[in-house]
Amino acid sequence: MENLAFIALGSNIGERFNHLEEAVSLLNQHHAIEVVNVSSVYETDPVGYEDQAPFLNMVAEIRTGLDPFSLLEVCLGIEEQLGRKREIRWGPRTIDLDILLFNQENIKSETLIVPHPRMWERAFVIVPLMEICHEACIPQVAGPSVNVDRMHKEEGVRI
Ligand SMILES: Nc1nc2nc(S)n(CCO)c2c(=O)[nH]1
Repeated sequence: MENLAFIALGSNIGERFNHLEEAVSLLNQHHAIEVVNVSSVYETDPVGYEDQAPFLNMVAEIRTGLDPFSLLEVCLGIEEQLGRKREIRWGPRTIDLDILLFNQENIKSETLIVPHPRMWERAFVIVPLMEICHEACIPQVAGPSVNVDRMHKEEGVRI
């Protein structure tokens, strides 16, 4: 499968670790996706909309034969399958899958922007990404300084 992509996963409702594990397993079960590596799981304070429970966050590295938009469809399908309800835009969610990088491509469309536009200012994305992708290109200086002090690292999910 000729494409390399990185996906950020997060959950702050219910059995958070199980939701992450299930989402990674569903990605890996897809005929055109192979999960080749996963970061540790980090417990992180919510950013943006702060009046919600802490998240568990991680990043998965995948190889895929899908194009970016088909991969987005798979991610949205997994969110729906794991019961994601979109009540409050930045609010709590059982599972969230965001495409961070897709090869070295720059994609700007109504439904998909890659590299993910907010990834560079999110420690809950950059720290797990750098754990598994030391050479990830950072096309711009990282955003406002991010507070990594309160990130708690746990064991990664099983692939
Ligand atoms: N720590 C943390 N804060 C967040 N705020 C939003 S919105 N989200 C959802 C990601 O788009 C998160 C998250 O995954 N982790």
